[in-house]
Amino acid sequence: MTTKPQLRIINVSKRYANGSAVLDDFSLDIANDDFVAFIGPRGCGKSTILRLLAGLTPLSGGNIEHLGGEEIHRRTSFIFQEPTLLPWRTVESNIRLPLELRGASKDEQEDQAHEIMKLWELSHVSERYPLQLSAGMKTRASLARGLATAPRCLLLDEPFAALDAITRNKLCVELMRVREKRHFTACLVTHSAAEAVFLANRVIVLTANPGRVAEIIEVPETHPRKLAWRETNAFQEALNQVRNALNRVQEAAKQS
Ligand SMILES: Nc1ncnc2c1ncn2[C@@H]1O[C@H](COP(=O)(O)OP(=O)(O)OP(=O)(O)O)[C@@H](O)[C@H]1O
Repeated sequence: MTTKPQLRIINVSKRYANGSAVLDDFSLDIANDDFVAFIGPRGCGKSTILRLLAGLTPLSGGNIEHLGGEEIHRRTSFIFQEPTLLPWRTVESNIRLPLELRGASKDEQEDQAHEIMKLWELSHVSERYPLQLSAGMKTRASLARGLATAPRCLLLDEPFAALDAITRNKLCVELMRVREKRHFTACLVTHSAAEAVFLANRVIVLTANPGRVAEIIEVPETHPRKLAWRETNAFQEALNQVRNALNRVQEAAKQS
């Protein structure tokens, strides 16, 4: 990573009402060209980090600085595990929605929607409704909608978790292909160490109770990566590092 951080998470803590601290003293710099993956024990606060970055829930302490000067959540898109497409709107109309909400002109909506549908190979299903789509297509449409407003940062909360392995791998490759064209920072939450290593240039392993950065594993392979890379020793080595870090975190949690 050579670029200066786009996002600086500084000593952040998060406590929900009536609960103990989910995150405490959580600090991390995220660069413009970063693809970071958050992984850790169940309930350690991975999704909470994304919600804080998106401004969907308030900080209890600390600060999140966006060094570009603008508030991060204004240029951020959130992709959830369940594609939250509106069932009464077609694919194109769903993708136009965030542009509509921003007050974009009809021409701009159409241009952007068509461009992004082409990028995600959705043009042939533009007039279909979500119920008429396969799970993979729904996820594609959800990712396309998330990118319609050209966000600088894409927050991905287990977007592929409900998909079969083949579709999941395909969409990982597609996501990297699209990112080469759209150049956004990506923050992924996943339970899959293999998915984290395949997609991210840094895998952030979290502790539980409270969630903090335990270890950061660098994955130096350049983007976009091909599926065949998963068969290499370099991939296996990075995967072992992540799995070992996860084991250490689990062991430490048992002893505390
Ligand atoms: N809105 C909320 N109100 C109260 N508690 C919450 C809320 N959202 C999350 N929590 C609690 O905060 C903790 C962290 O939740 P979060 O979803 O961030 O963890 P996670 O690491 O993403 O979980 P998982 O691995 O299960 O996906 C959990 O104990 C959860 O029950």
